[in-house]
Amino acid sequence: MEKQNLMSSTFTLCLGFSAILNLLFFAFLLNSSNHSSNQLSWSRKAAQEAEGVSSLSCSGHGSAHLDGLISDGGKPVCECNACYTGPDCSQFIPDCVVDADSGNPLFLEPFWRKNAAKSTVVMSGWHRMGYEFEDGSLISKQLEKQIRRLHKTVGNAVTEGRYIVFGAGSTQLLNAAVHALSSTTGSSSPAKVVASAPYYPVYKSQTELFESSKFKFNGEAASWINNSISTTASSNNFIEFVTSPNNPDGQLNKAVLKGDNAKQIFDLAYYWPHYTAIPSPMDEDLMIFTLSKLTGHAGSRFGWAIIKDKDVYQRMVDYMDLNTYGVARETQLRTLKLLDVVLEENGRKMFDFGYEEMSFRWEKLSKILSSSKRFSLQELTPQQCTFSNEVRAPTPAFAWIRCENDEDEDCHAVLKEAKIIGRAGHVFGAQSRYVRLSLVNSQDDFNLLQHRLEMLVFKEKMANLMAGVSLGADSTIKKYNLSQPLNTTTVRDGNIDHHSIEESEESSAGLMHSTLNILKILF
Ligand SMILES: Cc1ncc(COP(=O)(O)O)c(C=O)c1O
Repeated sequence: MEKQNLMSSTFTLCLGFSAILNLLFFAFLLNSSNHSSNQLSWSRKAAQEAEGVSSLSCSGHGSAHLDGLISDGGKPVCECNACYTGPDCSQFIPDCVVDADSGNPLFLEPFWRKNAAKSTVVMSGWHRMGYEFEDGSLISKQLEKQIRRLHKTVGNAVTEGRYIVFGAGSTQLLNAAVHALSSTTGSSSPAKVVASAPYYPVYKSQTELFESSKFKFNGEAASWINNSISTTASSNNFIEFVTSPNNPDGQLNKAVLKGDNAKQIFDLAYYWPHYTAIPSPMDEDLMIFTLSKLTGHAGSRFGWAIIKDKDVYQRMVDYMDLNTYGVARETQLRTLKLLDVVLEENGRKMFDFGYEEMSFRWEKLSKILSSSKRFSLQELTPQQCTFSNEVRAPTPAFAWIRCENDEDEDCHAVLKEAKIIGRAGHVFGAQSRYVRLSLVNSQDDFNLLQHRLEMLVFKEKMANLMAGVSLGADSTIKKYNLSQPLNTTTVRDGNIDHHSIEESEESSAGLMHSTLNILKILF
């Protein structure tokens, strides 16, 4: 009995002891978790401030920013997307003009909002205050490594054994490259800087701004073909800008000028899987990329050049040293953080998101314009993409529209009349019959562009039908004066559905038919 009592009291003692141990253990856990959240001392206020501003409701048509305007009451103010207004951006401005001019790649903003936690950067007040990194350089070695990894993952450029220079956006690198290549010619006359129309207008305007005894903008590349082949004409040295895919028409351009006295700057701003199939890695002497079009962070001003030749690399580094002394360390840190996210799941997450969105936009636009005879779109062909391992349909960043009617010589003005602002063809060294419409802007911009284009094509159909009706009503005219089958447009469930009808004769049946079609459109 005594033995039994002893056993039971030992058991109770053990139980009590274990309960106390457990309690102590939980108290320790609780304390240590409190302690770790307490460790967020100086960053906590900043995080609260950032989340406070971003939680402000701007009705999905705008956003507030830490460095944006503050109301009289000390509250941040919503910055509304184009065509929206009001304190919370909820009011649509019905007659507003849609901006399809700017190449702001805001189509990627929803991706970054979805990946807010991973892409946010916390920066202390003392983050890299000095001019140089600890190794004396101006570039983050970690970021350089990440850029090489990115190209290997995407398979769009060879970086092994190449040098890399950072720039304040690719804009700064374009002229750094012209400077570096023109210094190597050893010629007494300035190198001729050329491009193939339609070309990105900054090549011309920037080269003209910085023109020197070493280089000068000389227009169209094709007009110099015969001179570039001859290696004896040492006064003819060429620097050709090659843009692939091209801004504005999305073509995968190749160099036009060949020969020892022709050097190329490959601007590969759009050579990423959301804008084009990637047929193979580019392996050119000088290639330029930009964060602006890769992740959409145009405001961060970050670009990089990949260079084969050490002397050319050194001259670009010298240019950067004397021009800005490198790229802001804040920008380099942000880029590093963004690329960490881009590289997740072997790049599939961001590039798939971007591709889906661009592909949707291109399909929509193509469908709207396919029934128009007045406007045509550039032709792009599907290609095998080594990144996605499939044949991919085109997904260009811009629509390059041609006004087909003789009287529509100024295509920009035609679209402006329809409340669409594009970029005129002559800005790209092309005819004014062309206009560029941006497809990379915000969802709001694209929705409105789509709507305005639908209305424009709808009016075209109406005008065609009216012409058909009035011609049919005229008994002196034997046939409809239209050589093509007449296209008609009907509106179903808010979507425009296009189909074509066979041409009818000038009979009353034909007249009835056309009138019925107009009525169908109207009601
Ligand atoms: C072909 C091309 N190159 C370069 C740039 C300049 O980009 P960044 O923002 O890097 O200066 C642009 C911008 O639109 C572009 O379209």
